[in-house]
Amino acid sequence: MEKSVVVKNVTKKYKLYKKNSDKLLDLLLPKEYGEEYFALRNVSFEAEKGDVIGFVGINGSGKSTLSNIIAGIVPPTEGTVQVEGKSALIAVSSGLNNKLTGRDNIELKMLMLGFDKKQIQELEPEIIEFSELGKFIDQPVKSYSSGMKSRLGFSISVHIDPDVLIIDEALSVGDKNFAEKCLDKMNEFKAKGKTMFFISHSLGQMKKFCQKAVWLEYGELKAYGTIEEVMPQYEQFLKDYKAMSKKEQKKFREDKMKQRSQATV
Ligand SMILES: Nc1ncnc2c1ncn2[C@@H]1O[C@H](COP(=O)(O)OP(=O)(O)OP(=O)(O)O)[C@@H](O)[C@H]1O
Repeated sequence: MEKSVVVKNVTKKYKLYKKNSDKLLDLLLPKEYGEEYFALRNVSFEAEKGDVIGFVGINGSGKSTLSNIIAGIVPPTEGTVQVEGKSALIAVSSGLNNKLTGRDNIELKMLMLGFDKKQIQELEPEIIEFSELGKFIDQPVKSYSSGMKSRLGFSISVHIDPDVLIIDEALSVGDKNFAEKCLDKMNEFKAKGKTMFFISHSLGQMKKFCQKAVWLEYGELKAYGTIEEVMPQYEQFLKDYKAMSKKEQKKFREDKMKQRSQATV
């Protein structure tokens, strides 16, 4: 099988500060201020061309950070990501410029991806139609609802025909009809043998759509395998977690937080 995405020893660290002033002091004395926090730690896996992979994990486990790194929006602190071809991310806040109109955003994004004027002119009407934004397309994006932003982001991303498509919770906003239209588009991509990463809080959607799953737990790769292998383990974890008392859950989260952060001093 042909490799499509290779994620190798990817770590993403952020710095957390106790006070705002520490942020400034950190610029002068980086070793002494701020606490390092691992959004992702040493994550490695490979996706083959045509894989549809779900990212699962409870809130804050690093799913969006990993999506942004694969899409090339956020650089990893350590490690590498190799992507064969073009990647596109669809997320609720997917890099649209709020000050520009919807139409300008389409043009800007396409120019940045190397499309020429003629190709943009050809594709633009289709993108606008799919987005169902009507006359709002000439209004600034800051006046859009989250559903409208998501529709525009989704429409641009699927029409630029990426080799790797990453869908981060984009189906959870907006109405049911649009979500169904998006699922149809995603199935078209699937049929074309494109690689897709999918994040959804709906485990049902995940099981229906994905063949493989990456389970992230507090920034670390807990499991990677077929959906049949990983989902039962993840669901068991959720069950055990829910069965804990509030106090036990708190302790579990605190212990994981401790493992995840390390003071620089
Ligand atoms: N820019 C940032 N600065 C500091 N910490 C960040 C930043 N972005 C993400 N994090 C932290 O990294 C961790 C992973 O966040 P991420 O959004 O990737 O998780 P997630 O699994 O997508 O969560 P959710 O399911 O809630 O969307 C979180 O603890 C988050 O607070």
